[in-house]
Amino acid sequence: MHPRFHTAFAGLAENLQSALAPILADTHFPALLTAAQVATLKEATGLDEDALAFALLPLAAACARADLSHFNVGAIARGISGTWYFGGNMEFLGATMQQTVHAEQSAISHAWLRGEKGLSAITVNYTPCGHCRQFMNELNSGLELRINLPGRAPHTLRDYLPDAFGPKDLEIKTLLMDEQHHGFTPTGDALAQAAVNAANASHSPYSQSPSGVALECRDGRIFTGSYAENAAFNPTLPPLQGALNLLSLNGYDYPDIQRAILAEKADAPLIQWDATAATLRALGCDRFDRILLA
Ligand SMILES: O=c1ccn([C@H]2C[C@H](O)[C@@H](CO)O2)c(=O)[nH]1
Ligand SMILES: [Zn+2]
Repeated sequence: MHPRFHTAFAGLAENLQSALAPILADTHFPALLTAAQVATLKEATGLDEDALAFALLPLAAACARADLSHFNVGAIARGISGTWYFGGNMEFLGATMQQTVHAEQSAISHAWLRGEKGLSAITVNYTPCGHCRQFMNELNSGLELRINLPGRAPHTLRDYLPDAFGPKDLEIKTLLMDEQHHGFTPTGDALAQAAVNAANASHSPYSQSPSGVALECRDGRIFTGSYAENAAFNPTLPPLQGALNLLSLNGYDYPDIQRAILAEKADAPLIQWDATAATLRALGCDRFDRILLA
């Protein structure tokens, strides 16, 4: 088991611990539970889905990398496929606050980057901030997304974001988690191809500036992040953040990163290169390249 889970795991009910032990055994547990694993945990604990998600939240919060605040937020996004995706907030020392990933963004982008086509619910250990409510309003689940918070009755995003501003106000019809492909041909080695494929899947309807990042770990594992824009612009998740989030959720650390590639359009109105390079450097990675998509 990855050491980050030790304390949270010890605090779980005994029947949940026994059922989870084999799932968490791998230090690179992918921080998600398949529908079959969720069924096993429900059976072992007698909990319904909402109660089980609350019981698992301390493990999601243990995935946080809150190196500045030490305030660990945890979220679990439930995909329509039945898979559950953990998320934790990420803060990057030596970078800017704007590079922060919120736990809700972490869980949601985790689901999206793993190919999930939509979300049914999200469970969070704190009330989602305004930025996260806005980030959620970009999803194809719209205002019907269920939000479960400790000590409160379940509500929908509609309740938490009244009089919402969103993609519709900018006449955008393709939503986050809708299938997208921007048509760039992957070339080069596996890492380069992964970066182009990530750019192909990006959600960039406001700027038409698709981009993707691929990170290679020293053991050969590759993690990719696709750019996810937001109607209100600022809650946008940059492609590096998506990739770092997956890497961290899978039990890897920044020193494990050996090489990074950003793929973006040469003539795009928005450019990721400088911000990506600055954050990578702050994390101690100085082997990175850029592919210019045409
Ligand atoms: O909805 C929220 C609010 C805050 N945070 C994180 C961001 C930052 O890392 C820390 C302090 O705000 O908590 C979240 O993850 N979600
Ligand atoms: Zn937030």
